[in-house]
Amino acid sequence: MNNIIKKISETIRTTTQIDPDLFQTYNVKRGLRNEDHTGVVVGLTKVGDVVGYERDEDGSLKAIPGKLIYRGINIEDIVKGAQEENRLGFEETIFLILAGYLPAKEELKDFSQLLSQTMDLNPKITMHILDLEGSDIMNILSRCVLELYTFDENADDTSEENLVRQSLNLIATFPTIIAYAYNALRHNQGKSLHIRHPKVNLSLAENFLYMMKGNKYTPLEVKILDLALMVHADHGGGNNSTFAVRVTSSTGTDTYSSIAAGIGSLKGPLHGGANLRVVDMLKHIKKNIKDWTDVEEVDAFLQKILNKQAYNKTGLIYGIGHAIYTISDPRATLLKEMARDLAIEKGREDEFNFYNLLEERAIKNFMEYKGSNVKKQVCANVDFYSGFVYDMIGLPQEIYTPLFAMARIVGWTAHRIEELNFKERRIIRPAYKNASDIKSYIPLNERT
Ligand SMILES: CC(=O)SCCNC(=O)CCNC(=O)[C@H](O)C(C)(C)COP(=O)(O)OP(=O)(O)OC[C@H]1O[C@@H](n2cnc3c(N)ncnc32)[C@H](O)[C@@H]1OP(=O)(O)O
Ligand SMILES: O=C([O-])CC(=O)C(=O)O
Repeated sequence: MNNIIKKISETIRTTTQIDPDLFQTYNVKRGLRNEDHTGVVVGLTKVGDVVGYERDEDGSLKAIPGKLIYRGINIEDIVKGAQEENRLGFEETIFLILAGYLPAKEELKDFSQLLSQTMDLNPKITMHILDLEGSDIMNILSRCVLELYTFDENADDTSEENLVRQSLNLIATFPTIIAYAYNALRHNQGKSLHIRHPKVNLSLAENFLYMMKGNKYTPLEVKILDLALMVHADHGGGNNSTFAVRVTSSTGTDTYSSIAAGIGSLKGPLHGGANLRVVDMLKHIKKNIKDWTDVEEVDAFLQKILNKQAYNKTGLIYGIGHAIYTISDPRATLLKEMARDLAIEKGREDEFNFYNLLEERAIKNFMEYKGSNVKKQVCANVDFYSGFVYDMIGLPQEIYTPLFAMARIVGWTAHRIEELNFKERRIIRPAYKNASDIKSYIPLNERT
């Protein structure tokens, strides 16, 4: 390694350390979190709500089953509404989150048509995707979004109408960009290249499967993907990627720059990137234990992970834990039901049972490991079962996190519009307390 890099890296090991007691001394909320793990309130939103606990009269927290609300309506009711009428629900969810109300029949029809008509890409963008090097589709997505800036004649205009136009364009083109990027990746690995134009009048979910796999997809796969997109579409203003979009939007920057910030955040393994880690971690556990059904063996391995002795040695069990949810994440519950039904249909019950066992044992082992040191109740989060569901409908790992982005672009754009249109808005600019000593400047020839 280059000597300068080595030396600076060694210095960083000490210069980045800050006495943890100082956080208490100066009442600094580490990770914008209060002592009881709840988030510091930094804004107000009408887009979505995430509920994982209630406060008792004495101010203490009471864990409750998780609730996710889009524009005042519970996600479980939105999902049930679409299922009972035997129709897809992602387009309706997009309309609800962006517009703030449920669309009437004709309105939904026109809106769905507008989206499917907007899915096709400018051929220059398609060529650009084919030309991009790299194998990480989140990275490619981000680069494409920044490239779209140059194709937008009105890129910097933050008027309501322009923001809505840009938002719908991004929501409609994300599936196309992701499917083309994946097909280009396969081509680079020696497979045939298929670039299919999206079809007008197909839903986003159906068009995505069509662009990924041609006509080799089933109505059940469409239904499942549609549902997965619905439950990933928004998660309030405080999740890391939406907050990144809100922070950057508050400077008045363009839509493409702020959405690129959201993509960068979502890619991280503690956020949307966890869906990929879960699958990888499960493979690792399966490979390293003899019997998938042996509770003692599973427990022993989970303890090794928590002790930073196994898997990627971070001490984290991916897909477990959440900043807000305590007893349950309603999206994980919905995805788990789906995973169970699909596993039965596909003859993969053994794998489902392994996921189920790991979920149960991970929660138990986490509680035992942390003991009374942490007043935190954990549950499986949305990322725990999503990869398994995607795998069962024939979708490849490379697009697990991009699929999250394909849904969350809805929440990002709705929050950006809210951030920019709030009349009393201010640039988001919190404070950092200085924790370094004051030193004198030393002239160059006097330094050792
Ligand atoms: C779509 C989404 O973003 S959902 C989340 C996806 N991410 C994951 O699944 C990654 C694994 N989970 C985690 O890392 C965390 O649970 C997060 C990032 C989701 C939430 O983190 P936080 O709210 O900051 O957790 P919090 O600080 O309250 O946790 C308390 C302690 O439990 C630990 N902890 C939390 N989750 C886990 C876990 N899955 N495995 C091991 N330890 C954990 C924390 O490291 C922390 O330990 P410390 O006190 O020694 O520092
Ligand atoms: O809310 C969070 O912190 C993370 C999350 O589950 C999401 O963004 O979907």
